[in-house]
Amino acid sequence: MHVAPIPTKMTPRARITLEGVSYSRDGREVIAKTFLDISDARIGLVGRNGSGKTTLARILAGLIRPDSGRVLINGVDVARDRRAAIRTVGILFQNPDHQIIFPTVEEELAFGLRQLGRSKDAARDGAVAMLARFGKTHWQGRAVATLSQGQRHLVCLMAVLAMEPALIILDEPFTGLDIPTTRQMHRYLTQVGPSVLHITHDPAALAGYDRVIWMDNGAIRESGPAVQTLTLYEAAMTEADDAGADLLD
Ligand SMILES: Nc1ncnc2c1ncn2[C@@H]1O[C@H](COP(=O)(O)OP(=O)(O)OP(=O)(O)O)[C@@H](O)[C@H]1O
Repeated sequence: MHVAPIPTKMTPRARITLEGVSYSRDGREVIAKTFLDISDARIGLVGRNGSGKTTLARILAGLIRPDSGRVLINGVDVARDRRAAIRTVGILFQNPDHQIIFPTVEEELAFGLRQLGRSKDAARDGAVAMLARFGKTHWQGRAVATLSQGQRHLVCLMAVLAMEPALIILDEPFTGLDIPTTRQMHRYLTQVGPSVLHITHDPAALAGYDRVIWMDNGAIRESGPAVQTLTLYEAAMTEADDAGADLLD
């Protein structure tokens, strides 16, 4: 797959501020009271199954309202100001079928741009331009249902990128993608203007990132330079024996 190079935009790094954010469900503290104030271009988020990564991602995107505190992305209170939030934060879900709502690829890509107030023609042009970047213009009129899981994942990523938010949150963005597509996507993500927050179980995917955050049991255990956090995280994962596996939760 050929991905056209993107001119690097001098977009300021998104500022992510968590002011005492907490979230509980069914009597369980999913996110403990959390404070954070960071501005990095490439941020990784790691942690064991059930540690709260996806929940934190949805709170950061304003899709879940925390029980206490607030999230500001570039000063936008994402839970309360939804209009501003969709311009500011984009999120790519783990499962593309939870994201796609339109029957054709073009409609799916154009929808977000329409939400930003673009005219029908401008939204279509934006959709076609994004397809061209990924060498997928032939997908324009394609029924989403006829695409593979990995291809649908790519459609979701293109839809999020087309909206050019200040921050893109990616929850396991390479799920279901083959090796060359993953490589291209990785390359693409190192070039995009917006800040990226990337949730993954694969530390190797975060090589060269500015910061990695390690979530443990609903709390931030570590937030620092990628090498530092990943060294601590991988050592802890090596130590964790089978009895500590969180498969029953
Ligand atoms: N709406 C909810 N109701 C009850 N429990 C919830 C809810 N949302 C999340 N949880 C629980 O909170 C914990 C954190 O879930 P979350 O999906 O955020 O973890 P994760 O770190 O993304 O895990 P994984 O790596 O497996 O995707 C889990 O134990 C989950 O069952």
